[in-house]
Amino acid sequence: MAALLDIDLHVALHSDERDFALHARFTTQSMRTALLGPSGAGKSTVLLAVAGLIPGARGHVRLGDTTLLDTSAGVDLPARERRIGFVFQDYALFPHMTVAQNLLFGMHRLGAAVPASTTARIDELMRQFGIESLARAYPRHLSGGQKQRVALARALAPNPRLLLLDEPLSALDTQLRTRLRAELAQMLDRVQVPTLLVTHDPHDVEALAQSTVELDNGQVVAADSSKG
Ligand SMILES: Nc1ncnc2c1ncn2[C@@H]1O[C@H](COP(=O)(O)OP(=O)(O)OP(=O)(O)O)[C@@H](O)[C@H]1O
Repeated sequence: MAALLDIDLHVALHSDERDFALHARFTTQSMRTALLGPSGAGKSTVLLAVAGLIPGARGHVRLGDTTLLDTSAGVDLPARERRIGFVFQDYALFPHMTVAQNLLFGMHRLGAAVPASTTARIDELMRQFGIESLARAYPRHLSGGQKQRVALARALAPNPRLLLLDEPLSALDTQLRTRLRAELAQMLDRVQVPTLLVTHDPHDVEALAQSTVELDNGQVVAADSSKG
């Protein structure tokens, strides 16, 4: 049986100050896998490369029987065709768009008429995530927890085949973090989309992931699927 997620990525990053080489290889059968490791280990780079946001990434990314990248076979789907939902560390909501417009973005070409099915999907997600009363609010008026829900709903709106979460709770203070960790775990249980998440926090791993992959200096140094 094909692994739920099968990753073998080679990425070389160069800047004036430093070079960074990532060679990350792992497979997982878990619905939710946490990427761990010290700062600078390459965790965010793995997520960006899986999403197709790093030009020149080599190797392969397979999701079950679907190949998103296989440079030896000349396959390299552009980011928009990978159907991946991404929640960035600071949520990256579009500040000039309302909550509803943030959700619409990515499901719909700007300027074209919005089909009724898309509006229905957005309404359903806003209900599911308890943000319907915020439809016309702008991100600057949302609390940290509300932003997290909007970011997650936006990432899920186009029915992604994979969800990537880059330190989804790190922007929150400790109290809110504890509450939203439980809430996020419930939401992820409900949507059942394969998820790769980056975190530094063992509590996040405990609550959110069934397996872990640990990176250091661009390499996988440990993998543990004993949690599930
Ligand atoms: N454009 C670039 N040029 C050169 N090096 C880069 C570039 N972008 C990132 N890096 C380096 O790549 C390494 C991995 O970065 P990455 O953001 O993936 O780490 P991380 O494990 O997610 O770290 P953190 O936990 O601090 O977010 C870092 O050492 C970073 O300095």
